[in-house]
Amino acid sequence: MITMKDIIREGNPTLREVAEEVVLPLSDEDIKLGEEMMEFLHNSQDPVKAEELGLRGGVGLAAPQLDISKRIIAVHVPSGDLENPEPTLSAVMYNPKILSHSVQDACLGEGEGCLSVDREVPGYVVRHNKITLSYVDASGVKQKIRLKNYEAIVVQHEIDHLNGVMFYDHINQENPYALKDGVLVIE
Ligand SMILES: Cc1nc(NNC(=O)[C@H](CC2CCCC2)CN(O)CO)c(F)c(N2CCN3CCOC[C@@H]3C2)n1
Ligand code: NI
Repeated sequence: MITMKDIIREGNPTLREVAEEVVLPLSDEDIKLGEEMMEFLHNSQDPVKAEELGLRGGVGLAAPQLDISKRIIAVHVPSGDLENPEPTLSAVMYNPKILSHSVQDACLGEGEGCLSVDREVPGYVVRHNKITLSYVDASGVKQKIRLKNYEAIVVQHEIDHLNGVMFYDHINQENPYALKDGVLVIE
């Protein structure tokens, strides 16, 4: 089971590598890894388990954060309203690829954090508001989906990890809260 000790922190060169595409058909090893990544996200969002296991909350995780330089990400984004426990997006994605994106940009009003970064880095992380994404799912089926707002932000943060990019690389050094006209701030 994945816990915080398995997550590498900034300074580890793997976080700055471009990860390798996963070989298809998916190996049992890569399928198992995806399941473990998703299990980590579930545990991290369960107050009892997170406390027990000392997990930081997470809505996404990328294989390079486990020192595995493969193009695998897991995302588990809860809907937010407690009545509807259905997550808005829950998937393990192999070889995810952004096919196209909106001109419209967006950022999280709260900024971003990262399980591989043990410090606060304030500032807006400006990303695409909408993306069209292809990936291979855990059954080996090629998927093509469109995401927007919060879900799109999470997936872009994870795909960045596959390309050796950290969220703070996007923050304006002069003025971390500088915003061009028209950037959607997602609260
Ligand atoms: C936004 C948020 N980021 C949390 N952490 N950071 C992460 O997930 C990093 C990835 C996210 C950082 C910004 C975009 C992607 C992990 N990353 O480094 C992987 O590359 C959260 F934990 C969190 N939530 C809201 C939902 N809540 C449901 C109940 O359980 C607690 C959970 C907390 N929202
Ligand atoms: Ni991260």
